[in-house]
Amino acid sequence: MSKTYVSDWLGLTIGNSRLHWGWFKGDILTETWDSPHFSHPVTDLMPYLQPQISPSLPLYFASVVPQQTTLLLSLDSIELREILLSDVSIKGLYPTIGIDRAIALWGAVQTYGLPVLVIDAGTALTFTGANHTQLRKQTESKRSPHHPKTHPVTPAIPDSQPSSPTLFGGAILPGLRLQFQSLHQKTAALPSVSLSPQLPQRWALNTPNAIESGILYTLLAGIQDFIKDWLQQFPHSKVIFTGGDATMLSSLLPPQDAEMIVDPNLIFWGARAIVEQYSIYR
Ligand SMILES: Nc1ncnc2c1ncn2[C@@H]1O[C@H](COP(=O)(O)OP(=O)(O)O)[C@@H](O)[C@H]1O
Ligand SMILES: CC(C)(COP(=O)(O)O)[C@@H](O)C(=O)NCCC(=O)O
Ligand SMILES: [K+]
Repeated sequence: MSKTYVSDWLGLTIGNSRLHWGWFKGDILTETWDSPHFSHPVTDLMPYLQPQISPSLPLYFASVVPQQTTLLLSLDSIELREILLSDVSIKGLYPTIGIDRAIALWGAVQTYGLPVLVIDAGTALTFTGANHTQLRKQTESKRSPHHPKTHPVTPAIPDSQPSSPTLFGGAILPGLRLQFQSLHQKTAALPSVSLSPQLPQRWALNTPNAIESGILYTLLAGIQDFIKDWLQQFPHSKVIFTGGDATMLSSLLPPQDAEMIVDPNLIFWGARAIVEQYSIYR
């Protein structure tokens, strides 16, 4: 396949809360911003772009919100390329895994190596871990000692390079804001609570604090339990937080036995590595 040259381009991932944009000059990410979901067929990208950015740049996008994809595809005046699961070179991705999880994991593998655990604190909070692909053991077919082999056995071709990544697995739960919203929306008496940046008192004596305490302490305990389990299997793994609540949640965790990194741009590192498969940056 021949590669095309690419200079300026836009990366876009569509999450369940909002759109995440990145402006690249070749392989350099120069600017990122978020915008609300498209609300009607998109005829003009300008309202979603920073003033200095031209809507004529090629737009590489990935979406976990099919209605938003449909609205975006109504825009026929620009060069749109959808990033698909098949573009992500990680083994074992199951067909319904979110493309945002796959791209973020690919970005983490590119940037931080293997094994790696990504904690994406977005609308949903997801854990997604990758490890080195285990080489398949070269199993020789069983032969009876009475039938010695008569020709050399061709060694099986390993199905991957030792350093290639495989999805180990993950988990999905409601994200921070969604937990607050669901309590408010599905109960008669619980108010809408806005998050405070510090840990609340665990044993609360009023309703808003009780909600905050319940959600935050159980969420943090759950995150720690997943990290602990991951590190038992992969003691030298890095743990990368991304998504809208990454900074806040990671700052509230006590120190862990691993290098913990907050990187809001994992999806863009993943997108860049994918675009690079088809292009030469200049
Ligand atoms: N303007 C905002 N809109 C939505 N969520 C926000 C906003 N600012 C901060 N957040 C936080 O970010 C989280 C959503 O993360 P984000 O990565 O933007 O979601 P997604 O990728 O699913 O669209 C919410 O739980 C919320 O607490
Ligand atoms: C889990 C998600 C809802 C997370 O979406 P987000 O919070 O980033 O908007 C999304 O990755 C998705 O729709 N996943 C499909 C199911 C799966 O990953 O197994
Ligand atoms: K996300």
